[in-house]
Amino acid sequence: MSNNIKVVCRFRPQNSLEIREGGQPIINYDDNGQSVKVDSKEYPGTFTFDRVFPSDSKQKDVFDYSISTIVDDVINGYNGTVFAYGQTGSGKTFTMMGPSIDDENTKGIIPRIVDQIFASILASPSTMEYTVKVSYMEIYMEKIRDLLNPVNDNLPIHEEKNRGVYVKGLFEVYVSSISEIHEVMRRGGNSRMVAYTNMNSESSRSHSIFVVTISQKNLVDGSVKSGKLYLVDLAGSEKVGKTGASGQTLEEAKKINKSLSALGMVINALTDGKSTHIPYRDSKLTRILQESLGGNSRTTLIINCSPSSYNDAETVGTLRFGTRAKSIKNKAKINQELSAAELKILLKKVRAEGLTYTQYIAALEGEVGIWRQGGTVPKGDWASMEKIQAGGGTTPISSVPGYMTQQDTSRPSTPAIALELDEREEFLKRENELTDQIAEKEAELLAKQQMLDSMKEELTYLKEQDSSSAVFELNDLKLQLEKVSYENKEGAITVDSLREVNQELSKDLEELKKQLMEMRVAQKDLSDGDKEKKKMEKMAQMMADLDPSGEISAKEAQLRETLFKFESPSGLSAEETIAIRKEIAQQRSIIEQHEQTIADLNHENASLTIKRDGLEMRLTAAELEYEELLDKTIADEEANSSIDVLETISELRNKVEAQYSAKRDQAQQEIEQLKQEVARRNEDIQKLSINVTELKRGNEELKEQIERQSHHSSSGLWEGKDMTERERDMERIRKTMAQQLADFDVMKKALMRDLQNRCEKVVELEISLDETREQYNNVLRNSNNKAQQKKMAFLERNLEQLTLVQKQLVEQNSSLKKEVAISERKLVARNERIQSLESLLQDAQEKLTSQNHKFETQLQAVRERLEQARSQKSAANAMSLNFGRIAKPLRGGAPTVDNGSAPTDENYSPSSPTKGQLPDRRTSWLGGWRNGA
Ligand SMILES: Nc1ncnc2c1ncn2[C@@H]1O[C@H](COP(=O)(O)OP(=O)(O)OP(=O)(O)O)[C@@H](O)[C@H]1O
Repeated sequence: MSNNIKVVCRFRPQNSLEIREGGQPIINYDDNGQSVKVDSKEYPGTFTFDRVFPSDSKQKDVFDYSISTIVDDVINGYNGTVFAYGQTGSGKTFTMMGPSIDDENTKGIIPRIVDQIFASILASPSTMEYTVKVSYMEIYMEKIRDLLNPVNDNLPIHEEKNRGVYVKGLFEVYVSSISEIHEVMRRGGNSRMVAYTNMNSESSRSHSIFVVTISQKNLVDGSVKSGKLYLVDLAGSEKVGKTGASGQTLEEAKKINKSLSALGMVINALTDGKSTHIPYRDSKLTRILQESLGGNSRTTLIINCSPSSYNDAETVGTLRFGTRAKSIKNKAKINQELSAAELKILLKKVRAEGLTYTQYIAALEGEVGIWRQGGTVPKGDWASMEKIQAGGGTTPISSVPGYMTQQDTSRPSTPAIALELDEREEFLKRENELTDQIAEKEAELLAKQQMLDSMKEELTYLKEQDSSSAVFELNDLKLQLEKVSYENKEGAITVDSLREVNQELSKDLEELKKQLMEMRVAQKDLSDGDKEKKKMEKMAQMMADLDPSGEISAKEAQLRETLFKFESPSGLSAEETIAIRKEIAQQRSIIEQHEQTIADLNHENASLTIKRDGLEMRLTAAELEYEELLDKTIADEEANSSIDVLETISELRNKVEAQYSAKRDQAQQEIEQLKQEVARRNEDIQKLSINVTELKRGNEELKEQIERQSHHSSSGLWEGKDMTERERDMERIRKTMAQQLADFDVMKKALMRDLQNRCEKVVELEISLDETREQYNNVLRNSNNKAQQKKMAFLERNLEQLTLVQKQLVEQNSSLKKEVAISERKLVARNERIQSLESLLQDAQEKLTSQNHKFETQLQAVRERLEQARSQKSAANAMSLNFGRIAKPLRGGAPTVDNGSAPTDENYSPSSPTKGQLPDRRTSWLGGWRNGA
């Protein structure tokens, strides 16, 4: 029997948001209670349903009209479905479950259904035995989650030939009382996914499905029926802009809208009359509701709407959905297993039917035989089923009430694919296997996702740590910046000091150049003439030293006078002559001594000359050595210019000065030796002068004697001697004397020449010594100058480089200064930012620490509770098994009814036994409270 889906429409009152947004009621209810007119400018329309419930409708009214019959159907073995559809916040949960399941007025459809189920069982005959089991699930983010065992959050959907579509592994609880079923509802309801949205403070983010399976056994004939009731509270369709969904809520909204649109597609396919394929498998929702839509189910759809103009588009959309769904046709059948008597009748009928078919086949074969033999059979004689049946055949077995063929017993499948039975079984088996695999893979995926999430968290944590390490780095950078600016300042100071040193050195260089120029000028002034003049002066001085008072010359004059006297006619006396002779002998010996002295002097002079030559050679060697040393040192210095220049220069200067001082000391010693030699020579000259003085004195004495002799001769010497002899003697003496005088003269001249030569040599030696000294000093100065010049050249090069570097540094410094100024400003800003961030961080860390602490304590508490729960779970499981796992048959409490049909609402009195409890029923099952009473 096909039956349409019952669609009722319920409007809730305008909510505060709609009023706040200026929404106006736009629904006009028809008096017949079935039509509504939407007074919307954009979406006007009139819609008709099985029933329309205005905003002020009571929960009881909705239940009584739309649901109570379904409960009876389920108890009678039909499948039933009630589902609420509508925009988010339109009152689906309010309608299905109600604000409180314990409140008699506000409790929703599901608690009322439960009440009615138990009331019906209570009212049924005692020959009927019932088991009631419930399960509660939600489809969240396109995954089936067991609300009674939320650990199972991705259960697969299976389909089997006899069971139809079912959720594999879903926890099913046997209940024997209303309180037990309420407990199950509460437990499941607490596990539901809800969230705050702009449209609803407790918006369901999942489709919830509460399933009640009622099995009944007729204890008289053994027949068994089972009905399954699906109570579905769909998640609300929503416009994310209105609900303000974001993040997880947005993701949920997307999934919700997707599965609702799949539901819409299924309804479209079922109602357009053209579709050969119904896309049940497009979503978990439509797959589970497969039997409720176009299948074996008595289905009621409650569409929940807002009456406000604020939601007119959504309301009209919902109303259109309801209108379409209204034309869906289901084929609800009783899920029944036949009793033995029924099966016997059925067998009898099957046999009769078999006979009929055999007769029909025989008639057909006879007719075919005639046709094959070329004969003809008139149309009126053609074999037909009707004729056979009219001739006493049985009616077809399919017409037996309650019988379902194998094909019929199977749940609605996708009609487009016509499969052989075996193929279909194979297909379903394979599909189930694949569904299991998908579920496993999804579980794996979820585990991976969780791992990914934890890794992401770790990454975020590490990033946060990185940001804190960035603060450290920033501090490091600040320190480095300070260090760089400090080094920069130091560099600038070094450059300034180098510049000062450079200026000083430049001044020194200028002075040295000046001195050099002066020296060169002075050297030029010391011309040959000056040198000669000096020599002459020295010679004159020396000669004056040798004959300071002109004694030798005087002596010479005296001698000449004496000789003149000899030559004169008066002549000299014999005594005078003897005395003169003696004197002359003495003078000769003195002259010999002088000659000896002069020879000694010559000898010394020669040794002095040799020494001077040696000194000059050593000086030259020293100069060469010095220059080599200097060149080498400067080359080394240039090579090691990276070393601190000033330090190296000062070291070099010290080294060179040390070498020079050693050389100077050596030269000084040699000069001292030379001076000593000169002193010795002066002493000799002094001695010579003394000798000359003695000679002078002797000459004086000789002169006196000659005078005395001349005086004696004038007083009468002539009387005692022979004049001729005397004349001869005198002549001889005169000649001798003349000869001696000539000899003396020659000797004197030679002596004087020799002396002069020697003096010249001495003077030359002295001058040479002076020159040497001067040269030495010059060399020293020049050496110093050269070294200094080289040093200066080196320093100048360094200075140039340094100046260049300094320029670059200055440029860099100025650009750095600019950058530093900018950076400083930025730094100040950043510092402020950092400070504020640090304080924020500090606060956040403190908060985090306290939260962490709280969280840890909470976690600890949760762990403890979890442990407790786990330990209790086994007990609880055992307990829930007590009322959930083990089937508790409930026997009907009403008088036995022959036809076994369910009691009507009229003969049910909910007040008869304790409401919602069936303790007595179990008693009746054990022995029957009615019978026992
Ligand atoms: N008929 C009604 N009378 C009074 N209040 C109602 C009615 N229907 C709904 N409400 C109120 O409107 C709000 C939203 O209702 P409900 O949660 O049932 O909406 P919903 O359709 O289930 O929303 P969602 O799809 O977001 O879960 C609730 O506060 C509920 O109490």
